[in-house]
Amino acid sequence: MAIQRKKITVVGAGFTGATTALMLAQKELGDIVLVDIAPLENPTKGKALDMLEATPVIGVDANIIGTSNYEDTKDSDVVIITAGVARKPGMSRDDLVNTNAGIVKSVCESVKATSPNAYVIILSNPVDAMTYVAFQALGFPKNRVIGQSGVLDTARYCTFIAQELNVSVEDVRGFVLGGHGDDMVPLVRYSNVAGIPIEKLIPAERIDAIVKRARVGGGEIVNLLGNGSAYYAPAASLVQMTEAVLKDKKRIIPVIAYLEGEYGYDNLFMGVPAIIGGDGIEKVIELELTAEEKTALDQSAQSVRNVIQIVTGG
Ligand SMILES: NC(=O)c1ccc[n+]([C@@H]2O[C@H](COP(=O)([O-])OP(=O)(O)OC[C@H]3O[C@@H](n4cnc5c(N)ncnc54)[C@H](O)[C@@H]3O)[C@@H](O)[C@H]2O)c1
Ligand SMILES: O=C(O)C[C@H](O)C(=O)O
Repeated sequence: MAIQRKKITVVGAGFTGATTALMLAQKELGDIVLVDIAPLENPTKGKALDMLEATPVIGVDANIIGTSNYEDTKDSDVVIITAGVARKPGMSRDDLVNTNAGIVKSVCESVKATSPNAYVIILSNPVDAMTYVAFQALGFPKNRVIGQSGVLDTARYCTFIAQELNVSVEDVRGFVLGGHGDDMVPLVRYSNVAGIPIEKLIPAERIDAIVKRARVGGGEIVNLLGNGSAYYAPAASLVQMTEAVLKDKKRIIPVIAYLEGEYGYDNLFMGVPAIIGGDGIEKVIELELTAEEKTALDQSAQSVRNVIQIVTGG
């Protein structure tokens, strides 16, 4: 009998896409189809074959192929979109909007035709607006269109808290809400280490410094790399979201979700905590916010709206 594994397509075989494919295989989450544009078909096949040849060493069973043909992606359970250009030092994510909107739209048209039942996770930047573009192009229900920002932003924030206290990252919990820009909103009040509020452990001025560093965490890596943006932590974030869907984990994680009244926003994709399980975004969780937190979130929402307006012409 043929083995029935889950099928995961990763569109864009660059830094984030290839790293994601390898991490998916390492966790044995399913068979993987890595897709890039036709002129890059051979390198894409080469990356996939190289990863496949690592599987006996790692000790996992997963088929991995590279292609530029969406027929090979047919009936994927999850599609991850990393296609597009990355920023360089001196650029903001929003500078990528016009180029990446065209790429994400055309990718989504192919995904819609070949994997109409897939859960789609978007990474391409500016990711809140690109998730909106994907939602429109796919025409899928809102629970099946999920953007990645909050897992990564929260991971950076938690890394810095763990470093500050010299404790295990495993014990640090936090949330970052809002758009994936420099005005994202790390929620200090809801952050703790082994249940102890961070405000009891870290002086206020050090918490401020951690929040500021988390907000510009993507730029910090861009400046260090010099020619591209982060990919290890983004790939790990995509894998966590994919695992939550494929294993119906019902994890509470921050994702970019379509908001219809939640937090007072309508017709907007933005980062909020949600239950992620076998049916994608199963529920957006609404936290009670202070006036100061809500003002910060409003500012972030307005930044996202400004970028969405560029792509919708609205
Ligand atoms: N949301 C986040 O947290 C987050 C994190 C990291 C990167 N990103 C974004 O993800 C995107 C990819 O980053 P990267 O570092 O992998 O870039 P990269 O340049 O290494 O890879 C992008 C790949 O997309 C491919 N591509 C372009 N058009 C395509 C199309 N129509 N179909 C299929 N593939 C296509 C390119 O050929 C390239 O291989 C960027 O927009 C980056 O800003 C977002
Ligand atoms: O910063 C970027 O441009 C890439 C990504 O959004 C990140 O936060 O690492």
